Parts: sequence; C-alpha cells; structure tokens
Amino acid sequence: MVRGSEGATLAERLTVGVAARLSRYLQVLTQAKKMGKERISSQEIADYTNINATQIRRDLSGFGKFGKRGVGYNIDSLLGEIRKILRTQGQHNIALIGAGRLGEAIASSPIFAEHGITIAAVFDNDPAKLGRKIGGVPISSLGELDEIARERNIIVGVLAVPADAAQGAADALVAAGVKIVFNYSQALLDTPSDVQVHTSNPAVELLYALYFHLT
Ligand SMILES: NC(=O)c1ccc[n+]([C@@H]2O[C@H](COP(=O)([O-])OP(=O)(O)OC[C@H]3O[C@@H](n4cnc5c(N)ncnc54)[C@H](O)[C@@H]3O)[C@@H](O)[C@H]2O)c1
Repeated sequence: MVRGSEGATLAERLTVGVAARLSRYLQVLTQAKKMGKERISSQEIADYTNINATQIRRDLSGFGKFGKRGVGYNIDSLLGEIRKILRTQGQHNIALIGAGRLGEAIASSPIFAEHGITIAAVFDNDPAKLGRKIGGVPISSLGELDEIARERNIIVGVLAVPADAAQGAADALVAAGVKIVFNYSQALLDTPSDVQVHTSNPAVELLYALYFHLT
C-alpha cells in the first residue's frame, strides 16, 4: 500500500512490483486526461491495464480522498500523487544514443515530453549525421558525451543503436556518470551494480500477452 502523504519516505521502499503498476496507472491516467476525462474508476483502469481492480484499489488506497466509491478517482489529483510517489514530477533530461529510424521516431514524438522527460542531447557515430537536428536537438558525436551529459544533467541514456554497438554505448554512458540505461537493442549489457538497465522489447511483451491469452 502506498500512502500519498508519506510518499517521499515510502518511495524508498516501493517494491519493483508496486512501482511497475503505478507506472502503468500513470500511463492510463495521462491518456485518459488527454482524452478529456476528469474521473476514472478502478474498474476502468483494470480494463486498460489487465491488473485486477482489487489490486488497483489496494495500491491506490492511500489516495482515498480522491477515490470515492461509485464516483471514481479524480484523474488530475491521482496523477499528481502518483508522480510524487514515483518522484517524476520534475523535468528529467535524457540522452538518446543512435539517430537512426528508431532514434528519429523517439526524438520526433511527444511521448517523452508529456511525461516531463526532455531529450536534451542526441549522439551518433555517423559523421554524416553530426550537426543535423532530430526533434529539434542537434546530433553530437559520442566523443562529446561526457561533457554534455554532465553539463545538461543527463540521468538516463536511451540506446537506439544496433545490438553490436550497445555495450560500447552503454560503457560511454556509464563513464559519463549516467545511472539508468534504457536499452531498446537486444544486447545483454554488462554494467556496474549501481547502474540500472531496462530493456524494452515489444516482441517479448507480446509473448507475455500471449501467455495470458493461452493459459
Ligand atoms: N525495442 C523496440 O521497440 C525496438 C524497435 C525498433 C528497433 N529496435 C532496436 O533499436 C536499435 C536501432 O534500430 P534502428 O532501426 O533505428 O537502426 P538504424 O540502423 O536505423 O539506426 C541505428 C543508428 O545507430 C547509429 N550507431 C551505430 N553504432 C553506433 C555507435 N557505436 N554509437 C552511436 N551511434 C551508433 C547509426 O549510425 C544509426 O544512426 C536496434 O538495436 C533495433 O533492434 C528496438
């Protein structure tokens, strides 16, 4: 259970499972708000996340004053509370490594910006791309990563490079002090224990969905 008022202290103790579920609620709430909704019920969140409504109510029970029976949660208030708990209210600067097809798609989409995430720098090792802009951000060479990451307070590096280039790019991020690597490639990355690697693979997520469908 997460208590809104004690968010700052409890956030240290959120289990990976709770944090993952809160992130999924955040995604549904953000989208519902964009669609003009003001309130949402736990059952509606359940329908969009496949997390059962009882679990959702338990996770959100600390936000009781926003979740009135039969009325649902006030989306704005709940968004604010979850962002506080997940400590994502502020602006976060991230670096994108790889300005190819996926990199361009990420940089030119508002998907990060609407969660307070700014792509503050883009890197590529193709000399032909240097200086060009994607999503309004000029492409820099990896040699500048260290300086730019420190100067722009980059906390996350997003890898959109081919798998065989991913370890080298992750090493460069770690050397620049970046502690979170979001890996879109298939590579298995070795990083120091204080660096978190998240790997995103839609095929694996689809297999996970199939598992629930088939069982
Ligand atoms: N998880 C997903 O949702 C998803 C979706 C599409 C692609 N991918 C993965 O994303 C990666 C990129 O795919 P793509 O289609 O954009 O490829 P791409 O070939 O279009 O782009 C790769 C870019 O990385 C750059 N690059 C290569 N080596 C580099 C290095 N050492 N340092 C910096 N830049 C380097 C290239 O110059 C190029 O601009 C691949 O690993 C692919 O498997 C993941």
